[in-house]
Amino acid sequence: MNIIRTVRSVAFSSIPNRTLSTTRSLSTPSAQYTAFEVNDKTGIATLTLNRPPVNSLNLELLTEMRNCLKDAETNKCKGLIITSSSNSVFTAGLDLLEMYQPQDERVKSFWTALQSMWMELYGSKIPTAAAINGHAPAGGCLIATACEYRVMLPNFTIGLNETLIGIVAPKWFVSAFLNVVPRRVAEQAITQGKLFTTAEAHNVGLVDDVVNTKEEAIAKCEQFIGSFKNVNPYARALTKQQFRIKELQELEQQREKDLQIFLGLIMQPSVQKAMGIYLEGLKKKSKKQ
Ligand SMILES: CC/C=C\C/C=C\C/C=C\CCC/C=C/C(=O)SCCNC(=O)CCNC(=O)[C@H](O)C(C)(C)COP(=O)(O)OP(=O)(O)OC[C@H]1O[C@@H](n2cnc3c(N)ncnc32)[C@H](O)[C@@H]1OP(=O)(O)O
Repeated sequence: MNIIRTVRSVAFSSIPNRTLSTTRSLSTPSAQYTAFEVNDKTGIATLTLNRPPVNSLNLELLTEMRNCLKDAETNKCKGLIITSSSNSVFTAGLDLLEMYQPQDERVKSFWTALQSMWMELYGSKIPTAAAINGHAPAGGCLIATACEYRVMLPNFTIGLNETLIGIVAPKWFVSAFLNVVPRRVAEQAITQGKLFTTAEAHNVGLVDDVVNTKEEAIAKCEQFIGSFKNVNPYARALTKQQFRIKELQELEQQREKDLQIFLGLIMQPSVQKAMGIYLEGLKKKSKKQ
């Protein structure tokens, strides 16, 4: 069996120490917002998002995620699980502060990093699974739908709510959503900006399973990844690619255009205004709690 040695991690207090003695995690100074561990026994990698309070996806987190995804694949991990160190938020999606009154160069790097991370995850050769242990709006849902399997804890929400913020879910956000949800359900939900409760998400197939604890969620993901143990990894990867190549090629060929559309949209004064109001609302709500 492959024993994986190259791992990235950060030591942070919000994640309880794993009792699993076979889990290897090394500290690297560059990992600020993620922990990346590989179980030497199963060969399964776990990428834990850790950017309190809500794991909003900024340039640095997206870059770290991509590096972890690459490491998992380069080291031929048996599979990859994505989860969160928070008890209530998987990820709150894209960091709105990256898009609100942005700096020119940074916002370009930010969107490019999102494209790269998504292509790495969506096109990953190894089995991927999301243990959704909290809310997963917008970009959170994007990460979940890029994985091959999703398990969620009860009483949280997931969906593409962009229209409610006055922005548009890009085509590649929508196409990944369409892989798991029937077209009519998807069109209605995304135009409404609907956030599904866990139970609703399970009902429409947006998540595959619902369990009560994070440990159970991780175990379910491991089970999913384990289901490929008798399958040739090369044959599996090429077969997966057949299902996903179209979206990947489309984005790869249109990266610059996609970036320009993104910039053109978010820089519109009406969009900036809507985002400002939305952020203000979030801050007011947060202060009340
Ligand atoms: C024709 C056009 C074609 C193509 C289109 C091309 C381009 C389109 C252009 C743009 C596309 C952009 C796509 C965008 C995707 C996104 O992901 S946008 C982000 C969407 N996310 C949300 O709406 C979630 C917002 N957050 C929440 O609902 C809640 O925070 C929560 C349910 C996730 C968690 O709730 P709580 O635990 O109660 O936490 P608080 O709400 O109190 O938040 C704490 C703290 O965090 C700040 N915050 C929350 N979310 C974000 C965020 N996404 N970004 C930045 N900051 C966030 C919140 O303001 C609080 O801050 P403080 O008050 O503590 O400072």
